[in-house]
Amino acid sequence: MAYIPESELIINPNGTVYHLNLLPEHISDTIITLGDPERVAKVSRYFDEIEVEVAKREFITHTGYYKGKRLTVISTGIGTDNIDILMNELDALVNIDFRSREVNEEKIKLSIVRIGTSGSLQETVPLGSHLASHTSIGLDTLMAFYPLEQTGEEQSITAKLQQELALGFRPYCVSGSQSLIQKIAFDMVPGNTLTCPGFYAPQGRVLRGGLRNEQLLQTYHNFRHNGYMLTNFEMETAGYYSMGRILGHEMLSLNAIVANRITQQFADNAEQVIDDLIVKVLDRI
Ligand SMILES: O=P(O)(O)O[C@H]1O[C@H](CO)[C@@H](O)[C@H]1O
Ligand SMILES: O=c1cc[nH]c(=O)[nH]1
Repeated sequence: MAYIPESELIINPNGTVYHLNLLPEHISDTIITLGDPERVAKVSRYFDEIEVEVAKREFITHTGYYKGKRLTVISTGIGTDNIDILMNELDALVNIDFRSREVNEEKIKLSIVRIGTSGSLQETVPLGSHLASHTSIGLDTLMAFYPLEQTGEEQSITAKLQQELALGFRPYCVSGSQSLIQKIAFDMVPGNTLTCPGFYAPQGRVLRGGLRNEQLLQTYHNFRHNGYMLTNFEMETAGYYSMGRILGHEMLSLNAIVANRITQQFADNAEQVIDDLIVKVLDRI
């Protein structure tokens, strides 16, 4: 097995991994992730016992027990660049030996469930819905740097979207874990989630900065390919699904729909919609 040098896998003087500040024994193989660092305590307040509390930058981690099951909850901050860090470091914690700096022969498969907020792209996905991302399309460039394998159908969807948006790069499309969908999201709205590299112009929002493509939101809304349509957008899911495929982990992204961009509404009970999703996930995970 190849030795991974000190500059590639950075281990802090106390033995923790560089950004997450965690030791291998700090995490469960079942993980809930959240964008908002303040949302971590909103999950762990339901735990019977909290065993680990670690904080560094936007990565806040609590590990504890919910009804006897050991769970880790961790925040990521916003964007797929953070998902690159999170997924590589979580994978290193379970699949790389920190002493020998070699990849373990036997791999551990993590189950990772994102609980996030999201904006709807269709009238038929109303405010307050809980939507499970069956697939996700990334409009960010993270996958320009990894050897992601995609099916022919995934490639034809993104080729069409690239053409309709007149983008100078090819988006990427990946699916979530069927087993996690069946276990946790069986009664949620099934969706195809667009992961954007920004909250404003990439999601068609205009304050003072303007938009290069004034039809952007309508193009997302109207996009169709062999029955495939986009249902919602946010800023991490495609990063999770692609890194999960590359590293061999089970991934599911769940979305509390707090905005509807077509009807131009924002939920006045957003916190309740998120809390209901948290409780649902804790009871099913
Ligand atoms: O609620 P979270 O998980 O942060 O998710 C969504 O909310 C943030 C933008 O407000 C982005 O991170 C987007 O993906
Ligand atoms: O509209 C929205 C709402 C939440 N998160 C997003 O990224 N977009």
